[in-house]
Amino acid sequence: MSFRLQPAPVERLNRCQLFGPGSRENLFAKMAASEADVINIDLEDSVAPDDKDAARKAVVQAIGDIDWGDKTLSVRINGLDTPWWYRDVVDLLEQASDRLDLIMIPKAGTASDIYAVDALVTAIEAAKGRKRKLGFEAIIESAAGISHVEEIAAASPRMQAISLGAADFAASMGMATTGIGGTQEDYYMLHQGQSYWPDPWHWATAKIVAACRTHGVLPVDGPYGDFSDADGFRAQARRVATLGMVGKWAIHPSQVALANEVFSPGEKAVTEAREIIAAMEDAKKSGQGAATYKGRLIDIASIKQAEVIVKQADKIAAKSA
Ligand SMILES: CC(C)(COP(=O)(O)OP(=O)(O)OC[C@H]1O[C@@H](n2cnc3c(N)ncnc32)[C@H](O)[C@@H]1OP(=O)(O)O)[C@@H](O)C(=O)NCCC(=O)NCCSC(=O)C[C@H](O)C(=O)O
Ligand SMILES: [Mg+2]
Repeated sequence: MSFRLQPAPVERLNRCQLFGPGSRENLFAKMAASEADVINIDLEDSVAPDDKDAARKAVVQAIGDIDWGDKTLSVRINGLDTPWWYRDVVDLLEQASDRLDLIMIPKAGTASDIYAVDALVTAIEAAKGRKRKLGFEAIIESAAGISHVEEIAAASPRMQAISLGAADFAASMGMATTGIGGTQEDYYMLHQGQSYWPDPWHWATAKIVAACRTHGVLPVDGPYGDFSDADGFRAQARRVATLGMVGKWAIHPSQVALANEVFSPGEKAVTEAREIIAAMEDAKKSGQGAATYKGRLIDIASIKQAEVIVKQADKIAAKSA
């Protein structure tokens, strides 16, 4: 480890973030009753311009009225290039109950975007004497966002999570696709007549994970648009979980169980992880820094790898206890 230690992110589950438009009030109770760890009520792109004011009012009311249980409750505000975002922030902080945990800042392009929202939130919190400090999450979904992702992750102590927004990201990058996440038909390698489809989101995912891990922020994968394609969702989720992301958005209730399944380590993985930790404890007692487990090398780093799995399993067990 460097002399600069890697900060730990906030201690909470973030396997699935279920989205719903702020203009569809009838969905709020269904979202609250879901198995998602995080609820994102949207005031941004899923709400038509003419519905913005009514949606904001409904969301402010629902934050206090609905029993959100132990879920992390987040509202996505409008982008900083719109006339709506400041009113979103002002009304949410002046009028909504302090049950609100986070606001999500879309299309973050630089650290200054986070700074601007932080300044406004900090002033309202002080003026209104709000007891709970609001957290932030941001979406990387533009060329500027991915170029500045590390400064965005470091922009405020309020920052808890960063998601990759595949739809706006593809548009901003000029990618030749209308697909939201997953395999892209035209992104393939050809070898001896065989086609192979690599992951076009890989580099952005890895860049977000590195920035987040450097600054103690949770990295999350955004939407998978084709909610009829459970296998495609699962494959996308498994790839990002392997790269270090902690969860994924659901844009339809059918995706919640899939995300929870992928980001909850299975019994076999947890047993192996515990066995690795135990085997290394034995190795350490006999003065060794490396040992053999099921015919393969394990060492001090293996303990840290295994702890990622065990800690996640412990958090899940604590939640269902
Ligand atoms: C995608 C939807 C518009 C589909 O809605 P609908 O046609 O109502 O779906 P179903 O008929 O299949 O619904 C079945 C039942 O589930 C309930 N339902 C539907 N959606 C939700 C939800 N989000 N949360 C909870 N419950 C939900 C229905 O009411 C039905 O219930 P019942 O009748 O009792 O059986 C819709 O799902 C939807 O609006 N999804 C969210 C869209 C959204 O929030 N988009 C923004 C995030 S994605 C994005 O912004 C892109 C990103 O920024 C990027 O750039 O990548
Ligand atoms: Mg978007």
